[in-house]
Amino acid sequence: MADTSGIAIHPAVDHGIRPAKPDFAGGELRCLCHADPVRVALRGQTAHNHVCGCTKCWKPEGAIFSQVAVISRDLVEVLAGAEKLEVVNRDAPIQRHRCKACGAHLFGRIENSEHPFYGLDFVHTELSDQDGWAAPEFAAFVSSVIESGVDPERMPGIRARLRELGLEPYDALSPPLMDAIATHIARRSGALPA
Ligand SMILES: N[C@@H](CCC(=O)N[C@@H](CSCO)C(=O)NCC(=O)O)C(=O)O
Ligand SMILES: [Zn+2]
Ligand SMILES: [Zn+2]
Repeated sequence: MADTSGIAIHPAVDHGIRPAKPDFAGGELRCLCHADPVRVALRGQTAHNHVCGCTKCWKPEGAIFSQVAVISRDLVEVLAGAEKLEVVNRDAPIQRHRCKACGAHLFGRIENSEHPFYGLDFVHTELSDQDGWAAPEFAAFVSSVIESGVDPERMPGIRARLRELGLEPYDALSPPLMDAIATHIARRSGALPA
């Protein structure tokens, strides 16, 4: 049995996962700047919240994973500090908009209308004071934490800790999301009816 003590996955899950509130209507994200923070309104509940081990998603200091969810891009609006935002990598499928001053990612947007997740923005609801956001449901891109420098020998402990938290570990996205991506591709290629 792997030793799971002292493994910090992410602050939003390490001390128990807070449940979503029914009928939660959204809230506001703020970057980590004390003065003039970037403020972004999310005008609805998020979906498919998960912890992600990939090297691209923004992680708070000391965390091995990020926590990231999606929301319709129509429900996302920058309220303040737009001039502080920059896109991390314009060539990436997800264009992550981060605060130039503190580094926090406020939203990740897909601009390619052929992408399976076009229309959804990626957001980190830990940047909100509100309680009631969708709870993380699984762990994605778990093996990718090694790409950030995690010792491969720690992986059995990390996967055991994720399972303890009820976050099933996957080395890509969860099976329903991978099925949605494959269905999108098959409809475009004609392998399935459009
Ligand atoms: N091993 C790579 C994986 C990076 C990756 O594919 N990340 C996914 C998931 S991010 C949210 O769950 C992805 O869709 N990336 C698209 C993008 O980053 O634009 C690594 O760790 O870097
Ligand atoms: Zn900031
Ligand atoms: Zn990621």
